[in-house]
Parts: sequence; C-alpha cells; structure tokens
Amino acid sequence: MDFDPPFQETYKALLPNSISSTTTNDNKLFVVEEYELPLIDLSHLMSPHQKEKEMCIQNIVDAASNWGFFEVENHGIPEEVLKSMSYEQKKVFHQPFQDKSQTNVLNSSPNCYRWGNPKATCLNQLSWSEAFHISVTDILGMTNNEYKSLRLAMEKFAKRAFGLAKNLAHILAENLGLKSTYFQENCPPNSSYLRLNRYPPCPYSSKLQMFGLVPHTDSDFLSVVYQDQVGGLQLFKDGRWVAVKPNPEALVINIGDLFQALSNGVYKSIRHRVVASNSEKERFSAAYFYCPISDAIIESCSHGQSTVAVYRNFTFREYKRQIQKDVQDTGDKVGLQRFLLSY
Ligand SMILES: O=C(O)CCC(=O)C(=O)O
Ligand SMILES: [Fe+2]
Repeated sequence: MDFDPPFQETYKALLPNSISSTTTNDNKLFVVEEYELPLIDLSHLMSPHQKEKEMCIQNIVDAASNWGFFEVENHGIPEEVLKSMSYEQKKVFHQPFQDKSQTNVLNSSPNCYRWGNPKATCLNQLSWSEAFHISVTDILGMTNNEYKSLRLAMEKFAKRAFGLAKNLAHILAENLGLKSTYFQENCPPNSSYLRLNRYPPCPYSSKLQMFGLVPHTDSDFLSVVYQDQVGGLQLFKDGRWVAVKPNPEALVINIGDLFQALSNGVYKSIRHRVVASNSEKERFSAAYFYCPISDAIIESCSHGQSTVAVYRNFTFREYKRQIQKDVQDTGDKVGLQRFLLSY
C-alpha cells in the first residue's frame, strides 16, 4: 500500500531475504496465554450505596498495585467520541506515506509522525508501526484546515480522557494519603500527550517474532488506551508475557513510571509491548498519556515515617531529558531505575 511506511526497504539488512525461505521458528514459541484484565465498572463510583462505591475504589487500587493494568467499562467517554477518533485516525494514516512523513504534516509540532526505529540494529529493536505523537497544546495549535476534523476528534477524545484520567488519579492518590490538590496543581489538561498508533500488517508475522511496539513502560502517571478488536497488546505479568484480550466495551488503563515513583513503588508501571502477529489485518490504537507540567516535582510518598522513599525527587523535565539522553546513548530508555536512591 502506498500508505505503509517502507519497512522492507529500510530494514532490508535486518530482515530475511525472502519470506518463504525463512525457516519457520516454532510458532508455538510466540503463543502466549490470553488474559482478561481486571474489569472495573466505573458506574459504581456514582452508586448511592457507599459499600458499592468503596468496593469499586478498592478494585482500582488493587488492580493498580497488583497488575498495573486494568480495563474500565462505563467509563464516561461517549461512544461517538471514540468512533470519530477511530474514523479520523484511519483517515490520516491512510494518506500516502510521502504526505504523512513531511516534517510538519499536521502544522503542529515538527516530527510528530514517527515510524519504525531509525536506531534498530537487530529485529527485536524494530517497532513495526507508525504513530502520530502530539501534545494536547499542539493539538489545540493545529492550524491546517485540511485536518480540522482530525483536530476536533483529537480534542474531544483528549478532553474526555483527561476527565477519566484525573478521576482515577485522584482515587489512587487519595488511597496513598497524598495532598488532594496534587493533580489539580500539576496536571492541567494541556500537559498531556496523545499517541495515535497504526500497526500495518506484517508479512513476517507467522515466521518471526516481530514487534508492533517494542517492550516499554509509559513515562506518564497513567495511560488510557482505546484499541480495536485485532489484538496484539501484551504485558509482562509474574515473569511471563500475557496477551490482553480486546474488549469492545472497555478502555485499557495502565499505570506509568511517574505514578510508580509517586507511590513509592506501590502502583506498578508494567512493561508492555505489541506483537505484530497479523499478516493481513492492520491494527489501530489511541493512547492518552496523563502527564504533568515539566516543572512538576515527583516525590515518592513514603507513607509517614515508617517507609523510606525508594526514589529521589525529580522533575518531569529532568525525567524526559534523562530518557532522551539514555535512548540516544544506549538505545534504551533505562527509566525509573536511574532515579532509585540506591542507584
Ligand atoms: O497499541 C496498544 O495497545 C498500546 C500502545 C502503547 O503501549 C503506547 O502507545 O505506549
Ligand atoms: Fe505504552
């Protein structure tokens, strides 16, 4: 397709010469168990019965602590907002590659369009996907009228995802005994990011273990992910990779590095990845990253005097810079462990 990025040409040196001659790896090696994540019905938060509400809060806290990942239904984001996000997302990715890859295609931030991994030196560093990664500030600043309907869809999705993320963050913070205004002060609506992902069909998927997105943790407080029904998202749980079964009614929520640090390790920022397991179907997802302003200080809450902080204090700016530097120097983001007091 002329809208697919030129993966095969660009990564020729890493890919086998011909697909048919590739020795088939044992396919069973790629098969991982499919899990249903904890599914939380958020309508219970509005329940007139205090017990039901408390139980729902406890389920959120438990899922963030034990899994770092969960799904929510009755989440309050209207279906038409999600549908129009999907429609516009598909439309922008189905433009010719040449158009998408112009440096400032959306008239927002330059280079918000990304694909593959220019630094990959072996196949397991390659992400077989393309993405628009854009801050909410830059969405609001998009001036190109050609993308007006995309801008409106992103704005609406970001606004609703913000409301959801803020409520979940508040619940999780309250459980830690954190100052109730922390997120209000540090996470205004415009400091977050949106990432629209497209995973093109991958012709090598039945022969080789290929990633749509290489294993990573998210560098935010929490992420709200809207995925289609194709599947491919996996997370590392109890020492092995497990596949997340897509649920059309639900959104995926995952804890990011900043909440792990803020909670002093109580909430878990779990490694996850997307496998490029489909040679025929493309896959789409939209991720909303709930982030603070750059000056926000992330201070491990150490539950009174009894527990010692595990991470040193840092600002979000410092975190982003360190990640950028580590990715440049080592190809890996390293992440939170750099900020361990025992590092
Ligand atoms: O596509 C997905 O399901 C997950 C995307 C993701 O992990 C990300 O964009 O950080
Ligand atoms: Fe992620």
